Amino acid sequence: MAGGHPTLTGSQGKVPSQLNLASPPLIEVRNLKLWYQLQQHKRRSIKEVLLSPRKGLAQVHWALNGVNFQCHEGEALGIVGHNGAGKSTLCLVLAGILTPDSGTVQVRGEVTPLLNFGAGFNRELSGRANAYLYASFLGIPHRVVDRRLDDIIAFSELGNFIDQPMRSYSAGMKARLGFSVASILDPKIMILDESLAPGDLVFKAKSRARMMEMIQHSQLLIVVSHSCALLRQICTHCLWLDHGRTRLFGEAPQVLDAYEKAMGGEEILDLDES
Ligand SMILES: Nc1ncnc2c1ncn2[C@@H]1O[C@H](COP(=O)(O)OP(=O)(O)OP(=O)(O)O)[C@@H](O)[C@H]1O
Repeated sequence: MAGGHPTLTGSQGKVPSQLNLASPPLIEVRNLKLWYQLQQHKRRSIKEVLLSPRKGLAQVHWALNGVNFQCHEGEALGIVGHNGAGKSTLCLVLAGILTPDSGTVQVRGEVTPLLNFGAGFNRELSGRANAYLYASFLGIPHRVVDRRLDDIIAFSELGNFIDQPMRSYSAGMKARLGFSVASILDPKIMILDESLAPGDLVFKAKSRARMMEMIQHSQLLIVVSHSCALLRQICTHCLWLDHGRTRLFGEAPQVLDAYEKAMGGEEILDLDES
């Protein structure tokens, strides 16, 4: 994995100015903003509506409110931030699932988001049939699944359960099958939520190892994790989100040092590694 570009910037969402790289960035995000409409729980009386007609009409929450960064081929970007900082929302924007309300997002290349292993499983179908279903959801052709099905089943450790209807699966079993299907991908730009490495500790270790292999083969990795230790291991750069804004973006060690310091010097929660 290449990397080591001198991109440390100050906070408040400034895009690095000293980048001098030959190829254009694979991802370029400038002043990205996105809001969610909040549910109006309380019914307003006619009097309240007449007194302040606009109040409550546009109850919005700015999940992203000024995000700036860029990534080049060969880099691995870690995204950190408190719960609700906007990490998942940013990944959904990069994957093209959500559209920004303002700012620009340029992505040069196909993005494979591994954010929810097993989304779209059908409870009544067998694990085997669901493997095909989920593969098509990820854009993996039928013939590739035909070729790799034995590997998928072996990796998932589901044994004879593979022909049972999915309603008989535990959440862990579903996640294992989902990850096993996704693991045959060879993505160029990969976005993954590391906390989704599924299963018990042994399977988690195995799926993390597989993720590492996929990272080696991808052109660009974007990973959301609460484990600074893991991010130090695999990332060249990090983006620290704070209430929807870029708090700091730059080389991984500097950003993670600053993030951990701000969090009181604690290793950010990673129960799996304790
Ligand atoms: N569908 C939604 N409708 C309304 N608000 C939402 C929705 N999804 C997320 N939010 C809000 O947007 C903000 C950003 O959420 P997001 O899930 O992106 O944060 P996160 O950094 O991924 O959090 P976590 O670390 O807890 O997973 C949060 O305040 C969250 O409550």
